[in-house]
Amino acid sequence: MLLKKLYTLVFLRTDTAILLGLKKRGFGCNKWNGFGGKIEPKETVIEAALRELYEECCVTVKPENLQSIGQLEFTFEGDPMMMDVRVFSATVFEGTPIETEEMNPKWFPYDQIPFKDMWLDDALWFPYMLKGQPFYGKFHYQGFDKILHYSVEELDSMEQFYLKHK
Ligand SMILES: COc1nc(N)nc2c1ncn2[C@H]1C[C@H](O)[C@@H](COP(=O)(O)OP(=O)(O)OP(=O)(O)O)O1
Repeated sequence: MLLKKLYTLVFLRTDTAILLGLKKRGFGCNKWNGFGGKIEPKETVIEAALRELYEECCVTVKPENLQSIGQLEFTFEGDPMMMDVRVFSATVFEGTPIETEEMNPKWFPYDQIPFKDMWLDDALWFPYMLKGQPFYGKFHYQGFDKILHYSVEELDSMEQFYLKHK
């Protein structure tokens, strides 16, 4: 039986660049990624996304400015736990990103996203996120450096997707 754990992943964007953080510890250490983490008991997904964003780079976003843009499911060969990652983007935010214990943030122009220093899956779903296309991706890894199989599907909207997948 597959167990499931919920995570958030938030990307701040401007017209010309995307904010990534270099993870300094734990899962995905030394990879560039969005900001996020586990959802605490009694927290909503949105509350968790905003909390993790603030904890990891000291930027605040109002809930109404957080756009749900994708869902990612990651499984790893031999591990019964599925990571269910809710992906968000925001273009309206307050504060200047600063380095924290967990992340070192940096703005990357869209043509300089450092895919070779990111999770392998990112190159496969970023194009959807960058064009604002809602998506649903599933990735099955062997270890952390090989994807055995995957799919990425375009969605009409995240709201409709979550109504069907409650
Ligand atoms: C496997 O592929 C992945 N790709 C991408 N782009 N992001 C991923 C992948 N797997 C997990 N993630 C994301 C999901 C979360 O945003 C983080 C992992 O969260 P973390 O384990 O750091 O959770 P925290 O609650 O912050 O953990 P601690 O405070 O206990 O360190 O990576």
